[in-house]
Amino acid sequence: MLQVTHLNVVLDELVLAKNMSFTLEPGKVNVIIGPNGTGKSTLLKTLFGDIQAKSGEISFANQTLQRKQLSQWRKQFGYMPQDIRLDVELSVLEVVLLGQLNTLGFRLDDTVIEEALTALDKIGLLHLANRDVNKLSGGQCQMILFAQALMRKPKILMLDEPVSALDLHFQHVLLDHLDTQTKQQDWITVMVLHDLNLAAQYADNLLVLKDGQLIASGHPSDILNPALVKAVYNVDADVTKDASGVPFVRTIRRHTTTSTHVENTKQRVFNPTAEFLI
Ligand SMILES: Nc1ncnc2c1ncn2[C@@H]1O[C@H](COP(=O)(O)OP(=O)(O)OP(=O)(O)O)[C@@H](O)[C@H]1O
Repeated sequence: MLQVTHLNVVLDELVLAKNMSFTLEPGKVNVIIGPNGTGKSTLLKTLFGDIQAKSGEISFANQTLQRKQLSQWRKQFGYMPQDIRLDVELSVLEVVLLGQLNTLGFRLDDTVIEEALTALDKIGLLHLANRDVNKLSGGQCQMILFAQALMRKPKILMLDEPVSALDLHFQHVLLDHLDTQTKQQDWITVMVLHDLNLAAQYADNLLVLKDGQLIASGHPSDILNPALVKAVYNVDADVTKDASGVPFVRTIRRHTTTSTHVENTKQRVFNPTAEFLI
């Protein structure tokens, strides 16, 4: 289990995690949702050790995240960040192989190459293996980075908006593959998604962030409802369930706009004389 306890993150006086506690279990797909700028990427970077928390504890398998053992900590992670630009002169196969950088030697083992080719085949991109990555489309880059993250064989796999550049077909290819691998390999998978209906279909556990706070968590069918959508996004929505109980969110167009998001951001400024302003 990955355990987060009383996590507080403050960057440039902005409160990005406020007394956050949660547990992520192996074999489960955890999906983080929430408005722009609410701290979703910051939370992933904090779990990875890229951003230092103000206070709180992050632990996994009897190990607690500590600055002095960062490289050891990170070996357990596969991390696919939000930025999908690949401005390097490498082939697709080479980029996928970089997922195994920790174990690669001077001579490449045939089985490692075979594994990388199989990873590409499974996501339908074997035909790109010899292409230059810097000549790929944004969506193709995103899929290649996904294959690279899988090659790491992580215990904890983190993906930041992994389907943001993908068409409908590849959204489901990536998410189906992710779901299958998570369950087969007993990974802890945690990803950020903006599409509530994809989140509803693929999450075993939904973490709902707003203004740096975890305001709800649980199975989508238990927590996704019109009141939550309104509270988080200030958008009206109908939420129905299909035959298997998966929620479907239909948003309702509104004809006026409000500045609620801007107001919320103002309230999050950290005051060093008080614990938190909110
Ligand atoms: N290193 C940093 N120093 C200062 N502020 C930061 C830093 N990283 C992020 N921020 C700020 O923290 C806020 C939250 O950023 P973050 O990327 O975590 O949001 P997010 O929820 O992932 O947003 P989005 O959905 O738009 O990707 C933003 O206002 C951002 O500018």
